[in-house]
Amino acid sequence: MSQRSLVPITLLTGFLGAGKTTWLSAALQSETADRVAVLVNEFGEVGIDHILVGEIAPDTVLLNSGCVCCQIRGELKDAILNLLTRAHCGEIPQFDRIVIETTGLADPSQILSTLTFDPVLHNQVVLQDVVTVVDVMNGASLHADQPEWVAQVAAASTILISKTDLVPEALLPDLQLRLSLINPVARQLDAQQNLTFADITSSSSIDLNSLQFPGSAHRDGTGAATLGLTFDTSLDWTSFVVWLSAVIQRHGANLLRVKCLLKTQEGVVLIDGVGHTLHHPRHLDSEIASNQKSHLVFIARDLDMVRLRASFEAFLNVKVS
Ligand SMILES: Nc1nc2c(ncn2[C@@H]2O[C@H](COP(=O)(O)OP(=O)(O)OP(=O)(O)O)[C@@H](O)[C@H]2O)c(=O)[nH]1
Repeated sequence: MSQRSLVPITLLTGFLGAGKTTWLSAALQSETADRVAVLVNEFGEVGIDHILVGEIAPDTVLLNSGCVCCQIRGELKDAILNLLTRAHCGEIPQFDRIVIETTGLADPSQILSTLTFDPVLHNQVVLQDVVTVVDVMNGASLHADQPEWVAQVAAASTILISKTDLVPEALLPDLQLRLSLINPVARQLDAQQNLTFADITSSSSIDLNSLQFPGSAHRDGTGAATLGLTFDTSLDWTSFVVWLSAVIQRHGANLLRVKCLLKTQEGVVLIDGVGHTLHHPRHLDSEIASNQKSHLVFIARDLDMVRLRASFEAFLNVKVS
Protein backbone atom coordinates (compact mmCIF):
# COMPACT_ATOMS: atom_id res chain seq x y z
CA MET A 1 0.00 0.00 0.00
CA SER A 2 1.41 3.40 -0.84
CA GLN A 3 2.04 6.09 1.75
CA ARG A 4 -0.63 8.18 0.01
CA SER A 5 -3.48 5.84 0.96
CA LEU A 6 -2.66 5.69 4.66
CA VAL A 7 -5.19 7.37 6.96
CA PRO A 8 -3.54 10.31 8.77
CA ILE A 9 -3.69 10.34 12.54
CA THR A 10 -3.54 13.48 14.65
CA LEU A 11 -2.48 12.83 18.21
CA LEU A 12 -4.02 15.44 20.51
CA THR A 13 -2.19 15.61 23.78
CA GLY A 14 -1.60 18.04 26.64
CA PHE A 15 -1.44 17.95 30.40
CA LEU A 16 -4.45 17.28 32.68
CA GLY A 17 -7.10 19.93 32.17
CA ALA A 18 -5.09 21.82 29.54
CA GLY A 19 -8.10 22.18 27.24
CA LYS A 20 -7.84 19.24 24.82
CA THR A 21 -11.53 18.36 24.81
CA THR A 22 -12.58 22.00 24.64
CA TRP A 23 -10.47 22.61 21.55
CA LEU A 24 -11.43 19.31 19.91
CA SER A 25 -15.15 19.94 20.40
CA ALA A 26 -14.83 23.38 18.82
CA ALA A 27 -12.76 22.12 15.88
CA LEU A 28 -15.23 19.32 15.18
CA GLN A 29 -18.03 21.87 14.86
CA SER A 30 -16.15 23.97 12.35
CA GLU A 31 -17.82 24.07 8.96
CA THR A 32 -14.52 23.19 7.37
CA ALA A 33 -13.85 20.21 9.65
CA ASP A 34 -12.42 17.17 7.90
CA ARG A 35 -14.44 14.02 8.21
CA VAL A 36 -12.90 12.93 11.49
CA ALA A 37 -13.12 9.76 13.57
CA VAL A 38 -12.30 10.32 17.23
CA LEU A 39 -10.73 8.03 19.82
CA VAL A 40 -10.73 9.39 23.35
CA ASN A 41 -8.55 7.85 26.03
CA GLU A 42 -9.48 8.53 29.63
CA PHE A 43 -8.36 7.22 32.98
CA GLY A 44 -10.88 6.02 35.51
CA GLU A 45 -14.08 4.07 35.64
CA VAL A 46 -16.27 6.66 33.98
CA GLY A 47 -15.16 8.54 30.90
CA ILE A 48 -16.64 12.00 30.48
CA ASP A 49 -14.73 13.59 27.64
CA HIS A 50 -16.03 11.08 25.09
CA ILE A 51 -19.59 12.04 26.04
CA LEU A 52 -18.81 15.72 25.44
CA VAL A 53 -17.08 15.02 22.14
CA GLY A 54 -19.63 12.35 21.30
CA GLU A 55 -22.40 14.93 21.20
CA ILE A 56 -20.67 16.33 18.15
CA ALA A 57 -19.04 13.22 16.71
CA PRO A 58 -21.45 10.35 17.51
CA ASP A 59 -19.03 7.57 16.57
CA THR A 60 -16.46 8.64 19.14
CA VAL A 61 -14.81 5.61 20.72
CA LEU A 62 -13.80 5.62 24.38
CA LEU A 63 -10.60 3.84 25.35
CA ASN A 64 -10.90 3.61 29.12
CA SER A 65 -9.42 1.50 31.89
CA GLY A 66 -5.87 2.64 31.32
CA CYS A 67 -3.55 4.91 29.49
CA VAL A 68 -3.14 4.39 25.80
CA CYS A 69 0.60 5.03 25.95
CA CYS A 70 1.40 2.27 28.40
CA GLN A 71 -1.36 -0.10 29.53
CA ILE A 72 -3.78 -0.48 26.63
CA ARG A 73 -1.76 -0.31 23.46
CA GLY A 74 -3.55 -3.42 22.15
CA GLU A 75 -6.88 -1.74 22.73
CA LEU A 76 -5.73 1.27 20.72
CA LYS A 77 -4.76 -0.96 17.83
CA ASP A 78 -8.08 -2.83 17.93
CA ALA A 79 -10.04 0.43 18.11
CA ILE A 80 -8.27 1.86 15.05
CA LEU A 81 -8.75 -1.33 13.03
CA ASN A 82 -12.37 -1.52 14.13
CA LEU A 83 -13.00 2.05 12.96
CA LEU A 84 -11.43 1.33 9.58
CA THR A 85 -13.49 -1.85 9.16
CA ARG A 86 -16.76 -0.19 10.15
CA ALA A 87 -16.18 2.67 7.73
CA HIS A 88 -15.31 0.18 4.99
CA CYS A 89 -18.56 -1.74 5.62
CA GLY A 90 -20.62 1.46 5.67
CA GLU A 91 -21.59 1.08 9.34
CA ILE A 92 -20.17 4.55 10.08
CA PRO A 93 -19.46 7.41 7.67
CA GLN A 94 -16.17 7.43 5.79
CA PHE A 95 -13.53 9.60 7.42
CA ASP A 96 -10.37 11.39 6.25
CA ARG A 97 -8.57 11.56 9.57
CA ILE A 98 -8.44 9.91 12.99
CA VAL A 99 -7.91 12.08 16.06
CA ILE A 100 -6.68 10.35 19.20
CA GLU A 101 -7.13 12.42 22.36
CA THR A 102 -4.74 11.07 24.97
CA THR A 103 -4.97 11.27 28.73
CA GLY A 104 -3.20 14.21 30.32
CA LEU A 105 -0.36 11.97 31.48
CA ALA A 106 0.41 10.20 28.21
CA ASP A 107 3.86 10.09 26.66
CA PRO A 108 3.29 10.64 22.91
CA SER A 109 6.46 8.78 21.94
CA GLN A 110 5.02 5.49 23.22
CA ILE A 111 1.93 5.90 21.05
CA LEU A 112 4.02 6.82 18.04
CA SER A 113 6.02 3.69 18.59
CA THR A 114 2.83 1.57 18.58
CA LEU A 115 1.56 3.23 15.40
CA THR A 116 4.89 2.91 13.61
CA PHE A 117 6.06 -0.55 14.58
CA ASP A 118 2.85 -2.50 14.63
CA PRO A 119 2.99 -4.50 11.38
CA VAL A 120 -0.75 -4.20 10.73
CA LEU A 121 -1.28 -0.54 11.69
CA HIS A 122 1.85 0.43 9.85
CA ASN A 123 0.12 -0.40 6.55
CA GLN A 124 -3.14 1.39 7.35
CA VAL A 125 -2.43 4.61 9.24
CA VAL A 126 0.30 7.18 9.61
CA LEU A 127 0.85 9.58 12.48
CA GLN A 128 0.82 12.97 10.78
CA ASP A 129 0.80 15.46 13.64
CA VAL A 130 1.25 15.73 17.36
CA VAL A 131 -0.82 18.65 18.64
CA THR A 132 -0.07 19.60 22.24
CA VAL A 133 -2.40 21.88 24.19
CA VAL A 134 -0.59 24.00 26.77
CA ASP A 135 -2.51 25.86 29.44
CA VAL A 136 -1.13 29.39 29.59
CA MET A 137 -1.99 29.69 33.28
CA ASN A 138 -0.31 26.52 34.50
CA GLY A 139 1.91 25.48 31.60
CA ALA A 140 5.26 26.88 32.53
CA SER A 141 4.68 27.19 36.27
CA LEU A 142 2.79 24.17 37.63
CA HIS A 143 3.47 21.63 34.90
CA ALA A 144 7.04 22.35 33.88
CA ASP A 145 8.56 19.97 36.41
CA GLN A 146 6.37 17.10 35.21
CA PRO A 147 8.29 14.85 32.79
CA GLU A 148 5.06 14.05 30.92
CA TRP A 149 4.43 17.74 30.23
CA VAL A 150 7.95 18.23 28.89
CA ALA A 151 7.64 15.09 26.73
CA GLN A 152 4.32 16.34 25.34
CA VAL A 153 5.74 19.79 24.52
CA ALA A 154 8.86 18.29 22.99
CA ALA A 155 6.85 15.88 20.83
CA ALA A 156 4.60 18.56 19.36
CA SER A 157 4.49 19.58 15.74
CA THR A 158 1.96 22.23 16.81
CA ILE A 159 1.46 23.73 20.26
CA LEU A 160 -1.96 25.20 21.00
CA ILE A 161 -1.82 27.71 23.82
CA SER A 162 -5.15 27.62 25.66
CA LYS A 163 -6.88 29.92 28.15
CA THR A 164 -5.28 33.06 26.74
CA ASP A 165 -8.51 34.85 27.65
CA LEU A 166 -7.67 34.34 31.32
CA VAL A 167 -4.29 36.07 31.51
CA PRO A 168 -2.98 39.50 30.51
CA GLU A 169 -1.51 39.47 27.01
CA ALA A 170 1.83 40.62 28.40
CA LEU A 171 2.37 37.20 30.02
CA LEU A 172 2.24 35.33 26.72
CA PRO A 173 5.74 36.05 25.33
CA ASP A 174 7.36 34.54 28.41
CA LEU A 175 5.51 31.23 27.96
CA GLN A 176 6.16 31.27 24.21
CA LEU A 177 9.87 31.68 24.84
CA ARG A 178 9.94 28.86 27.37
CA LEU A 179 8.07 26.59 24.98
CA SER A 180 10.41 27.39 22.13
CA LEU A 181 13.39 26.63 24.37
CA ILE A 182 11.99 23.14 24.91
CA ASN A 183 10.75 22.68 21.35
CA PRO A 184 12.08 25.18 18.84
CA VAL A 185 10.60 23.36 15.85
CA ALA A 186 6.91 23.39 16.83
CA ARG A 187 4.49 26.06 15.62
CA GLN A 188 2.77 27.91 18.43
CA LEU A 189 -0.85 28.97 17.92
CA ASP A 190 -3.51 30.52 20.12
CA ALA A 191 -6.18 27.87 20.76
CA GLN A 192 -8.84 30.58 20.90
CA GLN A 193 -8.43 31.52 17.26
CA ASN A 194 -11.14 29.15 15.97
CA LEU A 195 -8.51 26.91 14.45
CA THR A 196 -9.60 24.11 12.15
CA PHE A 197 -7.84 20.80 11.58
CA ALA A 198 -6.37 22.24 8.42
CA ASP A 199 -4.81 25.04 10.48
CA ILE A 200 -3.14 22.76 12.97
CA THR A 201 -2.00 19.85 10.84
CA SER A 202 1.05 19.76 8.62
CA SER A 203 0.17 20.01 4.96
CA SER A 204 1.67 17.65 2.43
CA SER A 205 3.83 20.48 1.13
CA ILE A 206 6.00 21.79 3.92
CA ASP A 207 6.28 25.52 4.48
CA LEU A 208 10.02 25.77 4.86
CA ASN A 209 9.74 29.33 6.12
CA SER A 210 7.78 28.08 9.12
CA LEU A 211 10.52 25.67 10.16
CA GLN A 212 12.63 27.13 12.92
CA PHE A 213 15.91 25.69 14.03
CA PRO A 214 17.89 26.92 17.01
CA GLY A 215 21.46 27.98 16.49
CA SER A 216 23.23 26.15 19.32
CA ALA A 217 22.88 24.03 22.44
CA HIS A 218 20.93 25.18 25.46
CA ARG A 219 19.01 23.99 28.50
CA ASP A 220 15.58 25.33 29.35
CA GLY A 221 15.38 24.73 33.09
CA THR A 222 13.07 21.68 32.92
CA GLY A 223 15.91 19.21 32.49
CA ALA A 224 15.50 19.05 28.72
CA ALA A 225 18.37 20.26 26.54
CA THR A 226 18.35 21.25 22.90
CA LEU A 227 21.14 20.95 20.37
CA GLY A 228 20.83 22.77 17.04
CA LEU A 229 23.39 22.26 14.27
CA THR A 230 23.55 24.15 10.98
CA PHE A 231 25.98 23.54 8.12
CA ASP A 232 26.27 23.96 4.39
CA THR A 233 28.00 20.78 3.28
CA SER A 234 26.14 17.93 1.67
CA LEU A 235 25.97 14.82 3.88
CA ASP A 236 26.62 11.23 2.99
CA TRP A 237 23.15 9.76 3.60
CA THR A 238 24.31 6.23 4.42
CA SER A 239 26.83 7.46 6.98
CA PHE A 240 24.23 9.74 8.53
CA VAL A 241 21.75 6.87 8.89
CA VAL A 242 24.44 4.74 10.54
CA TRP A 243 25.30 7.57 12.94
CA LEU A 244 21.68 8.39 13.78
CA SER A 245 20.84 4.70 14.30
CA ALA A 246 23.75 4.40 16.72
CA VAL A 247 22.58 7.50 18.64
CA ILE A 248 19.05 6.14 18.87
CA GLN A 249 20.28 2.69 19.86
CA ARG A 250 22.49 4.09 22.61
CA HIS A 251 20.44 7.07 23.82
CA GLY A 252 16.90 6.37 22.60
CA ALA A 253 15.45 6.49 26.11
CA ASN A 254 16.76 10.03 26.58
CA LEU A 255 15.59 11.46 23.27
CA LEU A 256 12.42 13.54 23.26
CA ARG A 257 12.52 14.88 19.72
CA VAL A 258 14.65 14.80 16.57
CA LYS A 259 14.05 17.05 13.58
CA CYS A 260 16.47 17.37 10.67
CA LEU A 261 16.42 19.06 7.29
CA LEU A 262 19.39 17.53 5.49
CA LYS A 263 21.12 18.19 2.22
CA THR A 264 22.41 14.84 0.99
CA GLN A 265 23.75 13.52 -2.30
CA GLU A 266 20.25 12.10 -2.87
CA GLY A 267 18.54 15.48 -2.36
CA VAL A 268 16.96 17.26 0.59
CA VAL A 269 15.44 15.01 3.24
CA LEU A 270 13.23 15.93 6.20
CA ILE A 271 13.51 13.64 9.23
CA ASP A 272 11.03 13.97 12.07
CA GLY A 273 11.04 11.81 15.16
CA VAL A 274 9.36 11.70 18.53
CA GLY A 275 11.18 9.84 21.29
CA HIS A 276 13.25 7.14 19.65
CA THR A 277 10.78 6.55 16.82
CA LEU A 278 11.31 8.22 13.47
CA HIS A 279 8.64 9.03 10.88
CA HIS A 280 9.47 7.98 7.34
CA PRO A 281 12.04 10.43 5.94
CA ARG A 282 10.43 12.76 3.38
CA HIS A 283 12.20 13.93 0.24
CA LEU A 284 11.72 17.62 -0.52
CA ASP A 285 12.43 18.37 -4.13
CA SER A 286 11.50 22.05 -4.41
CA GLU A 287 14.00 24.73 -5.36
CA ILE A 288 13.46 26.43 -2.00
CA ALA A 289 14.41 23.20 -0.25
CA SER A 290 17.60 22.80 -2.21
CA ASN A 291 18.65 26.36 -1.31
CA GLN A 292 18.44 25.65 2.42
CA LYS A 293 21.35 24.87 4.69
CA SER A 294 21.20 21.60 6.62
CA HIS A 295 19.74 21.78 10.13
CA LEU A 296 19.62 19.19 12.88
CA VAL A 297 17.74 19.57 16.15
CA PHE A 298 17.89 17.16 19.07
CA ILE A 299 15.81 17.64 22.22
CA ALA A 300 16.83 15.26 24.99
CA ARG A 301 17.03 14.71 28.68
CA ASP A 302 20.30 13.70 30.39
CA LEU A 303 22.30 13.68 27.19
CA ASP A 304 25.68 15.36 26.83
CA MET A 305 25.01 17.66 23.86
CA VAL A 306 28.64 18.72 23.55
CA ARG A 307 29.67 15.11 23.04
CA LEU A 308 26.75 14.52 20.68
CA ARG A 309 27.90 17.42 18.54
CA ALA A 310 31.52 16.23 18.60
CA SER A 311 30.45 12.73 17.64
CA PHE A 312 28.40 14.09 14.71
CA GLU A 313 31.28 16.22 13.44
CA ALA A 314 33.82 13.40 13.74
CA PHE A 315 31.66 10.65 12.23
CA LEU A 316 30.27 12.70 9.35
CA ASN A 317 33.43 14.74 8.86
CA VAL A 318 31.41 17.97 8.94
CA LYS A 319 32.25 21.24 10.63
CA VAL A 320 29.12 22.97 11.94
CA SER A 321 28.74 26.68 12.55
N1 LIG B 1 -11.47 30.29 29.94
C1 LIG B 1 -11.07 29.23 29.27
N2 LIG B 1 -11.32 28.01 29.77
C2 LIG B 1 -10.90 26.93 29.09
C3 LIG B 1 -10.21 27.04 27.85
N3 LIG B 1 -9.91 25.79 27.40
C4 LIG B 1 -10.40 24.94 28.34
N4 LIG B 1 -10.99 25.61 29.34
C5 LIG B 1 -11.61 25.06 30.55
O1 LIG B 1 -10.64 24.26 31.20
C6 LIG B 1 -11.24 23.12 31.78
C7 LIG B 1 -10.55 21.86 31.27
O2 LIG B 1 -10.77 21.80 29.89
P1 LIG B 1 -10.82 20.40 29.11
O3 LIG B 1 -11.06 20.73 27.67
O4 LIG B 1 -11.75 19.45 29.76
O5 LIG B 1 -9.35 19.91 29.35
P2 LIG B 1 -8.72 18.48 28.97
O6 LIG B 1 -7.32 18.73 28.59
O7 LIG B 1 -9.57 17.77 27.97
O8 LIG B 1 -8.82 17.79 30.39
P3 LIG B 1 -8.49 16.24 30.79
O9 LIG B 1 -9.08 15.38 29.71
O10 LIG B 1 -9.16 16.09 32.10
O11 LIG B 1 -7.02 16.12 30.90
C8 LIG B 1 -12.71 23.18 31.41
O12 LIG B 1 -13.41 23.75 32.49
C9 LIG B 1 -12.76 24.12 30.20
O13 LIG B 1 -13.98 24.81 30.11
C10 LIG B 1 -9.95 28.35 27.34
O14 LIG B 1 -9.31 28.56 26.28
N5 LIG B 1 -10.40 29.41 28.09
